[in-house]
Amino acid sequence: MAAHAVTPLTICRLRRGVPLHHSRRLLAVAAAAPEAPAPTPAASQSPPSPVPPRKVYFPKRGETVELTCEALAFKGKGVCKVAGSTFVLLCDGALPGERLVARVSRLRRGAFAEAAKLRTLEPHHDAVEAPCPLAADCGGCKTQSLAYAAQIRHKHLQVRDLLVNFGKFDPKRLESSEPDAILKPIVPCDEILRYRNKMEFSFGTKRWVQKELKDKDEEVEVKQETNETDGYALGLHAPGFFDKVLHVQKCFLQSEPADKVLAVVQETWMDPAIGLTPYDVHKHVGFLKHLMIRTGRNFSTETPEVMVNFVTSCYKPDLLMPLVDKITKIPEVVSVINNVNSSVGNTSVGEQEYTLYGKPNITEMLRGLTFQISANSFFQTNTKQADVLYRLIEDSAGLKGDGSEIVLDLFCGTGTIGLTLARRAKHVYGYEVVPEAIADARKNAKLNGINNATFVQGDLNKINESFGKEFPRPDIIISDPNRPGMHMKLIKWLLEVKAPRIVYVSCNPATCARDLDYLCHGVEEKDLRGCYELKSVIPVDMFPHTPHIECKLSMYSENERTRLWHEYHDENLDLILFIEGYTNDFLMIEEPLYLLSQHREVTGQLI
Ligand SMILES: C[S@@+](CC[C@H](N)C(=O)[O-])C[C@H]1O[C@@H](n2cnc3c(N)ncnc32)[C@H](O)[C@@H]1O
Repeated sequence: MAAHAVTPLTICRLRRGVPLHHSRRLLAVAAAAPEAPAPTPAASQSPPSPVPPRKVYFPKRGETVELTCEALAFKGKGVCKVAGSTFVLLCDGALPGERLVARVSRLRRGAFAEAAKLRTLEPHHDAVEAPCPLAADCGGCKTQSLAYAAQIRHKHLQVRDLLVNFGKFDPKRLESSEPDAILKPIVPCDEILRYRNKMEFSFGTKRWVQKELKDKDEEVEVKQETNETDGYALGLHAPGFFDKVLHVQKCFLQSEPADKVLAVVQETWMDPAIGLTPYDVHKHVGFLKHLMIRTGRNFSTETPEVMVNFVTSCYKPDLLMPLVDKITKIPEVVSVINNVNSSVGNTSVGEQEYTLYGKPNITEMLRGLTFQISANSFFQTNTKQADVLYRLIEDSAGLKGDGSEIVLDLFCGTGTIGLTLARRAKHVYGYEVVPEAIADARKNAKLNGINNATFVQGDLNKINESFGKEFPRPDIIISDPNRPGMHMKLIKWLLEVKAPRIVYVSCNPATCARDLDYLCHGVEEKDLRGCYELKSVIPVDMFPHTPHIECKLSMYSENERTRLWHEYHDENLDLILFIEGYTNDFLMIEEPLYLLSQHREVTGQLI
């Protein structure tokens, strides 16, 4: 058959682009190209163009400008432009469709600029009233005043743009209307408030309040800068400040019982009779550093259970007792922990951990398994949506279920993904750098009676030639790195091992698009050839009202793609010949794949 001449390999080769050098790629992160220089006199004598000339504009630092926001970029900053110009100014707090006045705060190598929003002239499209009165000032929920449908539309667009500009994937292939289009619709979150199972608040010596200032130029009230006032605070860090804390009485992202805990702590901790002091990050004096509240579910009753973790600069449990007495009256509180962190650093992980009340752990359930959560162990922050994400991962892993396949779970954390797959695999090998997470993963395996999983502590940025010798060749690799994505050493190993399937879970679509480019198109400057084909990308909204975007991607190695094609072709030859005769056209490689996806949809069978 003529179509046989077109193999998945050739299709993949045809699509391959020339990778940009890494540093050029990074320069392009959030910026549009600077505008062309002003036309020379010779150029202005050329025949008039039907397209109106673009205004040449380069901003000056400190200048006040009128902007229109067109889209959302990395970290939720608005992509803004001056009317008639293409120069990009990134502006925190600007939302698509909004017209605003902003002050240019920073020029970035002449390629783009950053601007601080002063005031809105015309509100953005899809405006809604933010449920939280602090939304405009708190760095946590940047997009609460944007309708949820618009939030996810912009996240989807951001993923698309990064895949095209960084990943160098063909936009037509990404977005085709065929069922095998690579980029699938974003999966929204059903619960857009109270979805977080963990919040960390900070104690501070200076309460941060927004200050309404006069814009001297235009004599109107603007929110321009912020100011410190005396007064202790417990809440979230003001955006961009490690030493200023926005006082928070309730937070719509955490569970109701967690909000009850926050309210009780707020009522109590500043009482001078108790003698508690917040830690001063400049003078390095004071006692209370952070308040972490985690919500799980009891594995037998499935009712909420709450862990409260006080991070303090030294161990003085008596000082905490008035707080402990009050919060333990809340029925959901089953664990109170004290992490002691005497270092000047401001992290919440203590050198010592003490249980002041109840159990040292709480539990949570995911995909039918029970997980133990300690004060500092990593656990997916949105449990319900993690369940949705893990189901998608299971679908993509496509385990046959006959217990014959090897799964490698890279960046496994406490082993949650690997353990949910272990039930259908021969063996799961998990790799993770944090020793405590590995200890939790082993405990979690035991707790769920899983004994075909091995968890190994190791730094995946520092792998050497021996990596891969301690486990059999994997059939499925899961990779779930944190924001920086995968190190080149790991990319190189993945290109050598040519695993049949990779499921990449990413919390940063920019580094993810870069890694996909390497894996699918190769790394020219390192003379590495790409050997995977991107099959699907599903953005999953795990964090409504925030700029964070999670994606689940699946890739096939070229060999696997060819094997699947032949397997499907052989099994469905009758159907293929029938359709070929019917359409009177020979089938290109895409058609059998289209049939394959249809077949999968009809039968639900994973091939
Ligand atoms: C996004 S989390 C994923 C955790 C886990 N897959 C899950 O779903 O719960 C990324 C994990 O990678 C780990 N990690 C970060 N850098 C690493 C490195 N260089 N080597 C190994 N693990 C690393 C982190 O400690 C963290 O547990």
